[in-house]
Amino acid sequence: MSNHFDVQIKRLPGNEDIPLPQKMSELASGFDLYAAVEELLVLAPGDRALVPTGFAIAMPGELEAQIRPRSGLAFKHGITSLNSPGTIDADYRGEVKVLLINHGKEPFTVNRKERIAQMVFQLVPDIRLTEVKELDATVRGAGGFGHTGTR
Ligand SMILES: O=c1ccn([C@H]2C[C@H](O)[C@@H](COP(=O)(O)OP(=O)(O)OP(=O)(O)O)O2)c(=O)[nH]1
Ligand SMILES: [Mg+2]
Repeated sequence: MSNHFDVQIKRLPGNEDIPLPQKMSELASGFDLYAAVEELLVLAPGDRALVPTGFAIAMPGELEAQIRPRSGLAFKHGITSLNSPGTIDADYRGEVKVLLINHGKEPFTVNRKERIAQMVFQLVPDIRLTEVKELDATVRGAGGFGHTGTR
């Protein structure tokens, strides 16, 4: 690939055994993230937890990283990321964490080194907001929230 970005990643102390985020196939868009829980964490139905990943990153200013659920965990166990997609700001230097929630009917055990979510990098355009008194007119206007149909 011609265009690439260098992103620095730092393992946090005590996480030498945790694999770094990994693409599981050549063209995967996400890097899978591994749980850096002490040993295991049990999520009862309806419970949520901030799951550590054991690393921090520094990316170029034109990027952000999104934390997205793994569809397999969502489909098989009802496990997803509550704030999906989670936002990792380019200037964030703390540990990347995954806010998991159990929407399933059974308790779910997160084991150390288990893949719990994925991290997708995105370009963030440099947007400058300009305040105006009037916006330009469009056919849609203020219609929304299903106004084009009955559902
Ligand atoms: O799933 C997530 C979401 C956020 N963060 C970290 C990185 C991000 O840069 C920071 C702030 O996230 P966000 O802006 O979503 O949270 P906030 O509630 O607005 O907090 P803040 O006031 O710190 O921005 O928290 C994570 O590690 N995982
Ligand atoms: Mg914020």
